[in-house]
Order: sequence, then structure tokens, then C-alpha cells
Amino acid sequence: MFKSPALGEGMSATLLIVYHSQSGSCASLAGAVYRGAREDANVQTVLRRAVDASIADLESASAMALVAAENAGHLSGGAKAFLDRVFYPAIARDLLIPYALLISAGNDGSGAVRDASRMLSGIPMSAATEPMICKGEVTGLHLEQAADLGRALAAGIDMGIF
Ligand SMILES: Cc1cc2nc3c(=O)[nH]c(=O)nc-3n(C[C@H](O)[C@H](O)[C@H](O)COP(=O)(O)O)c2cc1C
Repeated sequence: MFKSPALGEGMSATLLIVYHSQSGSCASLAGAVYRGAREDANVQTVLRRAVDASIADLESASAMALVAAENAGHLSGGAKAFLDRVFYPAIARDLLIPYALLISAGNDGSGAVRDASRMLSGIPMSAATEPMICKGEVTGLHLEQAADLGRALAAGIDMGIF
């Protein structure tokens, strides 16, 4: 792939993957996104737990993937806390970077998509892809789809689309 023409001098092409996981499901999906994205040598890929992710991580990212679960019909608390923390700082910095949502859910996921989309659109960040919802136990197919998401996001950054 080629170097993004959209990047200025000194800026890096970086995909930020932020995840919150209790049982390990979202962690394994985030890891698959990471592995897929890492295939593109022109793009730096940063994997952060939501509790550790900062506005500085977001500031240096060309795009973000948020991987989180649905809990009680809403975005999981750890992911919500991350968005709460960066919301005003991101607005202040005009961080209009594109994002992708990957939701792990027992049987629904729509509430988590609604919550995350609503908060991110308020910054306002734009959705780079349709939200991906993985229902039930994480399967090999889910992991492959997550890796494909990572590849697609990295390719978009590399080509200067994001
Ligand atoms: C407290 C709790 C509430 C949950 N609520 C929902 C829910 O409302 N809808 C749903 O589809 N799955 C629900 N689930 C299932 C989780 O979304 C699912 O197990 C997911 O894979 C958890 O990922 P994580 O452990 O990596 O955070 C819930 C799980 C827990 C522990």
C-alpha cells in the first residue's frame, strides 16, 4: 500500500483500537482487529484498554475502532467511561476522526450501538463502517470478521481515505 497523502509532515498513520472486556470476549475481538490491521506495515496500530486510553491516544489516531459489549441494554460501563472522559476534550480539539464499532452481545447489541453512536456523533465523529455486532460466544468467524475490519480500517488510513 502507499503512504497516505492526507497526512502532514510528522503525523503518523495510526489506527487506535480501544476495548473494554470483562469475560475476554471483547479482548479477543480487539486482538483480532489488531492482528488484521498490523498486516499493513504503513499503519501503526495501537491497542488500548478503555481504562488506559487517553485523549492523547485519540489525538494521534487517524481512525478508531471501539470494541465493547452490551450490558443491560446499553454500552458497557468501561467503554462508556472512556467516551465520557474524552467527549469534551475531543470537541475542544476538533477530533473529527472516523470510527468503527464492534459490539459483542449475548443476543442483541442494538442498545450498545445506539449509545456509542449517539456519543460519538456528538463530538462529532463519523462512522467509517456499519456497526458490527457479534452475538453469542465469540467464534472463529467472528474473529475473522474482526480481523477483516482491522484490515479495512488500516487500508483506509493507508490510502488516505480517513
Ligand atoms: C451484566 C451483563 C449484562 C449483559 N447484558 C446484555 C444485554 O443487554 N444484551 C446482550 O445482548 N447481551 C448482554 N450481555 C452479554 C454480553 O454482552 C456478552 O457476554 C459479551 O460477550 C461480553 O463481553 P465482555 O465480557 O468481553 O465484556 C450481558 C452480560 C453481562 C455480564
